Amino acid sequence: MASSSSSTEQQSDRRTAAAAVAFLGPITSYTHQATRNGGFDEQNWALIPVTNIIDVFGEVQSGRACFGVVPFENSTHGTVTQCLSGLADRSSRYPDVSVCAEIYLDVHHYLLGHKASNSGSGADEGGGFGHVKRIYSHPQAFGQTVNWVAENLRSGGRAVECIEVSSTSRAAELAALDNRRSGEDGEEGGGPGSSSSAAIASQMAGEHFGLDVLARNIEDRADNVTRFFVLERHNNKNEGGDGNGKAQLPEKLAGRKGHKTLVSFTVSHRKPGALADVLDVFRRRQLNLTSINSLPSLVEPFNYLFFVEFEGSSRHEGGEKDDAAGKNVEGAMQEVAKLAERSRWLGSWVNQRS
Ligand SMILES: O=C(O)C(=O)Cc1ccccc1
Repeated sequence: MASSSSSTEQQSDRRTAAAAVAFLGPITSYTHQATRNGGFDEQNWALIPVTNIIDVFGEVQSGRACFGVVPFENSTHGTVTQCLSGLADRSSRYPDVSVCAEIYLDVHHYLLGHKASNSGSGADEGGGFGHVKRIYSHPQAFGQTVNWVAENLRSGGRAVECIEVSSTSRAAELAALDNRRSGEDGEEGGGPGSSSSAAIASQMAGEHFGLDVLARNIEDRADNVTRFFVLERHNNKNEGGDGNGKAQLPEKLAGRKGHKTLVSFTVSHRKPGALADVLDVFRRRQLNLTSINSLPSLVEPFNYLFFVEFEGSSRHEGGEKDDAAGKNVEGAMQEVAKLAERSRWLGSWVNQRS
C-alpha cells in the first residue's frame, strides 16, 4: 500500500477486502434482493454475483467470501434441492460451511419480454403475450407459477417451451438478448432472435435488462415467500480478507429474538424405528421442529440423509448458550449423535419469524 494512504483509507481497504458476500446472480436475482434486504448494502459490502447456488458454497468455503446467500425454501414450491445438496456436502467440499442467518423475501413474479410488434404501447396483461414461444426461468419460479403458465401459455393447444436456467435474472438477460422483431434479418418462425422469448423474473430484473412487462404478479399464491440462508465459514479465519477477525453480520440479522438450529444425520435403514428414535429426542425435549428434509445419502441407493431444523440454539452467548434452554439443545445434539450413524451441526441463527 502506498505510504501516503491515510489510516482511514487503509481501514476501509481492509474492510472492503474482508467484507465480500457471494450470492446467486446475476444482479437483480431474488437472492440479490434478499441479500440487500438482509442489510448487505453496496456501501459496506463487496457483493459478488456467482452463477450457481453451489458456487456460493465454494466462495464461502475458500474464504473468498465472508458470507454467502442462497435460497433455501419457498412457501409454494418447497425446498431448493441445490441448497440442500450444498449443506449435505456428500463429497466433503464444504466441510466448514454453516448457516448463520436467515432472510425472508416476498416474491412476486413478472412475465417479461418484448411487446408484440403490432401491440402498440402499454401492452401487458390481457393478450399481450400471444407471440411468446419460449420462457426462461429458474425451476423455483416455474414451480411457483405453474397454474398461471398452464392457463395462459399452455392451454388450447398452445405449448410454450419452458427452459430452466440458473436464476431468474439470468433468464431476464437471455430474454433481453432475443431482441429482434420477427422477420428482421430474414428471421422467420419465432426462433431465438425473433423477440418471442420471455422470462419469469422480478420487476427489478425487467427494469435492469430493459424488458417490457407482459404480465405482473403471476405467482400462483399471493402469499409467496422465499427463505434464504446466509452461509459463513465457521472457525472463520477470513483468508483473503483483512486477517483482522471475523466479519460481523448486519445488525438486522443479529439480535436476540430466539434461535433456530439445523442438523443433518443418517440412521440405519435396516433398523425399524431408527428415524423415529432420533425424532423422539426432539419430542421429549420439547424442541419444536421448523423443517424436515431428506436427500439420497449416496452411500447406497435409496438410503437417505435427513435434515432437521428446530427452535433453539446452544451456541449463542448471552442468549441461550449457558441457560437451561441452551443445555437442553446441547443435550439433544449429544443424544442425536449417539443414536445416528453420523450427524452434523449445520448452523444456529436468529429466528426472523418468531
Ligand atoms: O433465480 C433467482 O432469482 C433466485 O434467486 C432463486 C429464486 C427463484 C425464485 C424464487 C426465489 C428465489
